[in-house]
Amino acid sequence: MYLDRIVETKKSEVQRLKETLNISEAKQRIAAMPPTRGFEAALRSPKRSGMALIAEVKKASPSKGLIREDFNPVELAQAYEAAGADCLSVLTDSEYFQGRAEYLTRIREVVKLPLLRKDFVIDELQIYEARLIGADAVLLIAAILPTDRLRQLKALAESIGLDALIEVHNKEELERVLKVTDHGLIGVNNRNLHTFETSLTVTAELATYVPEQALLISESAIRTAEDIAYVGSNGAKGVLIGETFMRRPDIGEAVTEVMGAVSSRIDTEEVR
Ligand SMILES: O=C(O)c1ccccc1NCC(=O)[C@H](O)[C@H](O)COP(=O)(O)O
Repeated sequence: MYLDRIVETKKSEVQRLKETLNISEAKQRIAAMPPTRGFEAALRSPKRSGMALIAEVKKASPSKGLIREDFNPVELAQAYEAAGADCLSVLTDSEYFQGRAEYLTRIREVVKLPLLRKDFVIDELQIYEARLIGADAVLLIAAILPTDRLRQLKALAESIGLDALIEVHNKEELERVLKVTDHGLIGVNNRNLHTFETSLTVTAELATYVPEQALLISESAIRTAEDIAYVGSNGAKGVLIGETFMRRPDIGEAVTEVMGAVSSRIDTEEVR
């Protein structure tokens, strides 16, 4: 499957990274860095009551190809911040998403929001690298990590101040994740990584198994205020949205359209 290809690419990238970064040097540099910005904390106190927003800086994807031609990551991040996003997700994978680690670093310099490094983490060194380039959180994808590895990488991330968003696509992955943690950030990705098909019912189906103390983030294929109301009424406390915003010339207008009306609707309906 496509994910296997991505993992093979990541193995080569990790080998190359090992030539330029060693763990003891990384630890020394991290010790001298300012603290991270509290990614999970920002999502637990969202600007729009009822639904937190992680807005994604995403140029391209395996399923859609090029999404946004006119792509200035810093300007996009500033537009998201001005529009009231709680956190940002920045794709740093270059091969499949046309992202770059330096995009995250440049965004960090001008935007105050906590940043997720969105990549395919398989090795400790990528977690150290995430902290060094300015991330506040990393994505850990259950589909590519055995349970023990997930546990180790999550512990490492937390030990250097990073929050972990742990992503699942199905019940089997969620059950493994719940052996590692019953709290923190659990992302349910609505995209089937075998077929790339998307359905928001994935969030609804898995939400019933996510413990109340965990923060459920619904990821992928969220396009409208109605979609947010749907995942919100099914237990999502946050959403991660990329393509919907990236396809719109005016990011601020798009965020207001998708999130603005919804938060008041969710407030009115008193969804938990
Ligand atoms: O987006 C893809 O095509 C994709 C393919 C294979 C693995 C991961 C993929 N996407 C990563 C993501 O999780 C999304 O970028 C994120 O959830 C935002 O999704 P969307 O709002 O649909 O852009």
